[in-house]
Amino acid sequence: MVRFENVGLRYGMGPEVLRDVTFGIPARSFQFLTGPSGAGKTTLLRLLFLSLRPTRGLISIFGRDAAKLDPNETAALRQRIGIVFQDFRLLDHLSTYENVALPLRVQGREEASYRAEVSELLQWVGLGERMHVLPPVLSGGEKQRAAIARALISRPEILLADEPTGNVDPSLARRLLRLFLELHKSGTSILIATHDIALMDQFDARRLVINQGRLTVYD
Ligand SMILES: Nc1ncnc2c1ncn2[C@@H]1O[C@H](COP(=O)(O)OP(=O)(O)OP(=O)(O)O)[C@@H](O)[C@H]1O
Repeated sequence: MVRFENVGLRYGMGPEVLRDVTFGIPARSFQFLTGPSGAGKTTLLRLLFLSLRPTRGLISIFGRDAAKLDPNETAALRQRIGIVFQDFRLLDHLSTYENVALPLRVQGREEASYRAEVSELLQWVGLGERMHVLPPVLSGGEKQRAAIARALISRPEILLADEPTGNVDPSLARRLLRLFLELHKSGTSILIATHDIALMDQFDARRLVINQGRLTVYD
């Protein structure tokens, strides 16, 4: 589904923060991405979400060369990818419900066809009571759960999540991991960037470890 060949990335004139990164994300796979702070995890996710272009090397996503996409093609491919940003990026003028429903609205679906689905997912992540409030009044952990629900709702082919359990307690983290596992069972490839060793130890998955910009895969 995704292939990186000798990918390098530098920001502006700075040093290379990713170096010779070669790996793939197979269909229906589950992997953790880990490594010390500043190692390049978020940068790698931004490349995968097509919001950064590599300085060198080749990235192929869904069989398309990422360097050759026009803005419309990039937008179309992004609809097939769910992402949970570290800083959530909820839209403050939309309710929690509307934020979560947004990917389905963008796909052109009628509200009547997804209302129950969105409510059910919000209940599952413990936001049933917070459905109609605006994000600025949510706590950090509530925002994180809303961001996860928004990334999952359209059952994307790939789900990318940057520290998705960073703001919740261990029992809620386990519950959220179950949600990712359910999505994985239904066919989505999952990549979770995390420092949370306890979370990784709960599930025997591939580990992609970045250190000083270099990536090693442990199958
Ligand atoms: N927009 C930017 N401009 C310049 N340098 C950047 C930019 N974003 C990140 N960097 C640098 O790139 C390197 C990798 O950063 P990145 O955020 O990818 O690491 P990370 O592994 O996600 O870290 P953390 O675990 O702390 O979130 C760091 O040295 C960081 O300072």
